[in-house]
Amino acid sequence: METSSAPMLHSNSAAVPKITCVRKLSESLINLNNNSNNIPSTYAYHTETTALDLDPLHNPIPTIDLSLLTSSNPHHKSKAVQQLGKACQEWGFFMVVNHGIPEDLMRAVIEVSHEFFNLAEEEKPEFEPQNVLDPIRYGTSFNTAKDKVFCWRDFLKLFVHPQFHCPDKPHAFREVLLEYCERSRQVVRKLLKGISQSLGLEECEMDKALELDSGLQIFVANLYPVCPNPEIAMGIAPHSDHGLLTLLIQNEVGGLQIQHDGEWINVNAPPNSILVNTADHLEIYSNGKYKSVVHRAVVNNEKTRISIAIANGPSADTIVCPAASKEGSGAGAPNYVPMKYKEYLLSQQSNQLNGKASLKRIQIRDH
Ligand SMILES: O=C(O)CCC(=O)C(=O)O
Ligand SMILES: [Fe+2]
Repeated sequence: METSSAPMLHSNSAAVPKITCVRKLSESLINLNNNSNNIPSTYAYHTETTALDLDPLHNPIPTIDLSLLTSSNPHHKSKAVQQLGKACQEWGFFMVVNHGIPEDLMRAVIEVSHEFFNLAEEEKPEFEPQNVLDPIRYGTSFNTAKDKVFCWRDFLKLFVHPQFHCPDKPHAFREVLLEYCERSRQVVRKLLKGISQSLGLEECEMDKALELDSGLQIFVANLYPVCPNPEIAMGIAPHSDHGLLTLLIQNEVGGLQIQHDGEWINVNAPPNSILVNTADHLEIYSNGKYKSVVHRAVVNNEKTRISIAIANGPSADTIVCPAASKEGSGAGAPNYVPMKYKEYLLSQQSNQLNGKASLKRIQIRDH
């Protein structure tokens, strides 16, 4: 049963399946409609995928109210800055409410991304092989040239700032994306100003040091189709993100897990909130004070999941080195080797996803 849309299944052959999108693979397995719908061995991920469910009534994951962070009341603002710093330091993860992005726009960006994935494969940009820094990249897993086990995921990655790139299909993609990316960038700039202050720096110090006016913003749409064997597959393997902050929204289906105090935790996002995780360049800039959070996405056998991650980083040509803090929190010897953001990105995207391996390569010492 080896066709382009139905790769060989692992039960009766050791042959390497042809790389195809997981969407097609999922469809072909479901259409088989018998008991042998096991996933190819290339997707068999041997790890414990269970995670803790937090009590939704006493959810300890920090919530940041963006309207307080930008309040003209200095007391409200400094309290929000303090909460933000604590969230970055203790969790590397928080939920943002009162962010000002219309719910309709969030829904529209998820819908239009779903439409993109549902286009016939011939209508999409070229699948393979591609340069990892191409501004429009449609692919599967993470990096099929390097992945030892494939992720149960198709993706579309677009560089959307400082230059905006978008496929010309579906029709509404460009307009919706432009608006969503612009609004997300405004949210991120506000958060980063607060984070700069929480590090004891001037509000605009990070903006200037990392040249955020021309900051690189990458839109990532993740499609996690229904998986017949979710307990042995992984949507996206454990990793930290490369930029400063990643904003994430999803359709109604959960799957994101974060690592906190050595445990995996299921993240259940309240409606209309935006999930934010700290990424490697915030760890570098804060000289290790705000560690990038390790996260992964699991899959399920009932519903397709879509997530939209917006990675926000320094400007591509900025050489990032730790900031010296007025309070001394970032002072002292730098713990990371200064490196151009673009080069870090290239190295992270060219390797396999492996926890914080990319950051470890430039880390001088543990602290
Ligand atoms: O889909 C998710 O929840 C996580 C996606 C993610 O980690 C990423 O795109 O970097
Ligand atoms: Fe991520």
